[in-house]
Amino acid sequence: MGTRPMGTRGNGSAVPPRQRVCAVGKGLPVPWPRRERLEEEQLLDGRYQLQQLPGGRVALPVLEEKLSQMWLCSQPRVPRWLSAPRWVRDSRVCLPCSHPWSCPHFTHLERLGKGQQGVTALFPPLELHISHISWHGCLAGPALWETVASALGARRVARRGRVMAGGLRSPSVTLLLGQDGWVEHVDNGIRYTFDVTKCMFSPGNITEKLRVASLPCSGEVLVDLYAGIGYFTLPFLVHGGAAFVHACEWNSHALEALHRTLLLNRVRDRCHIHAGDNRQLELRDVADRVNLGLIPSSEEGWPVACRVLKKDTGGVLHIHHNVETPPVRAPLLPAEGGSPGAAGSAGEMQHPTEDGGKEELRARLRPEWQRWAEGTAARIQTLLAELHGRPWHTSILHIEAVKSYAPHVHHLVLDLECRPVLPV
Ligand SMILES: C[S@@+](CC[C@H](N)C(=O)[O-])C[C@H]1O[C@@H](n2cnc3c(N)ncnc32)[C@H](O)[C@@H]1O
Repeated sequence: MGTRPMGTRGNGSAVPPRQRVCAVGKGLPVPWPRRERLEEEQLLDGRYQLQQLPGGRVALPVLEEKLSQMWLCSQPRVPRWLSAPRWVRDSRVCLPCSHPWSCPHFTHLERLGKGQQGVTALFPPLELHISHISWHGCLAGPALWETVASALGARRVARRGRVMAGGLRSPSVTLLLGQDGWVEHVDNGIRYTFDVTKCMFSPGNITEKLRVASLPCSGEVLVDLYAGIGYFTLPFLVHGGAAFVHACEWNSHALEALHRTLLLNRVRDRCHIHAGDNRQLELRDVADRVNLGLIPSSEEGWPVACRVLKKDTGGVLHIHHNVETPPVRAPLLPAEGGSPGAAGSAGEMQHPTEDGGKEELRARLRPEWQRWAEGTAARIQTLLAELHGRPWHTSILHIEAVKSYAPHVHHLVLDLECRPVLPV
C-alpha cells in the first residue's frame, strides 16, 4: 500500500465513490486502529490505497464486509490517549489536546463518582467522535460503550445533554452503558447520591457550597426553599452546624436523592423534607436563615421567605439571582470599599474579600450588582413590613459572584440581613 498514486485503484482506474474510509488520523504512522493490526486481521481493502486528506490526515480503506469486526475492538486497539486519561481538577479529565488524535468534541468528560456499578463516565453534550473514525454507524451500540468504559476504567457511560428549561431543572442525560444512573459524588467531605439521568448536579456551585459551609449558623433553624438534591442543605447541616433544616423541593427524583443523601451523611433526623410547591408552604415564623437557591431568579420565593423568617428576631436571606452586567470599559469603583454612598437606605454594602485575581475583584464591584442588591433589599423590607404591620430594616451583608454566564450574565448571591425595627 501507499505506492500507487492517490485516488486510483491498483489497476489505475479511479477510486469508486463507495470506498469505505475506515480510519482517519493526522500524520503517519496511524496510531489507531493500527495499520498493521488492520493488515494482520485482513480488514484492509487491498484494492485501494491509503489516502491523504486535508489537514494532514490519512484515510485507510477497509473491506465493507469486515466492518462489523471492528466491534471487537479490544483494549490494545483503543487509542493511547483514551486508555491513559489524565484526571485534572474538579474530577474532570482533560485529554491531551496536542495529541494527533485529539478531537475537539472529545476533550472533556466527567468522572462523576462511584455508584453500585463503579465509576461512571459522563460525556459532554456534543456528539462523541473517537479519533475521527468514520464509523458509518457500525460501532454505535453496546460494544463501543463497553470499549470506552473499559479504557476509562468505568462501568457505566452516559452522555450529558443540556439542563432542560422549566422549574424542575431536569437534566437530559442518556445512559449508554449500565443498569441505572445512581452515582455517588463526594464534595467537601459530603457524599451526594443521585440519579444522573434524573437530577442535575451543578459542579459550578462549588464555591458557594464552600462558602455556605463556613457560614456561622451553629444552632440555627434554616429553610432551604429550593433544596434540589441537597446542594446547600447538606453543607448547612454537616459543616455549618445548623440545628435543623426545612428542605423544600417539588421534583420527585430530587426528593428521592435528597432523602438518600441525608441518610448517607447521617443527618436525616435534622431535616424535614417538604415535598411540593414551596409557594404553598404552611410553615411560618421558624427560620433564622433562608436559602433561595434558584436561578435565573428566586423572586417568586421572596414572600415565602419573609413568612418563614422568625417574626420577632428576623434573620438572614441568601438570595440567588442572575444579573446582567454590560462589559467593563473603564475602571469602575475603587477596590477598597466601592462606593459607600451607593448602599442607600436599604442597607450598607460590605464588599467581599479579595480571593480572586484583579480581574475578578473588578468584576465583583459592578454597580449593576449593587443596584440589584439595593432594589432587592428595599423590596424585601416592604414585604416584611406589610406582612407584620410594623417596620423592618434590611442590610446588605455581602454580594457573592458565584459564576458568570456568557454574555455578561452573573449568578450572584445576596446575603441580606432582615430585622424588625424595635420600638424605642
Ligand atoms: C437550581 S436547583 C437547586 C439547586 C441548588 N440550590 C443549586 O443551586 O445547586 C432548583 C431546585 O428547586 C426546585 N424548585 C423550583 N421551583 C420550586 C418550587 N416552587 N417549589 C419547590 N421546589 C422548586 C427544582 O425542582 C430544583 O430542584
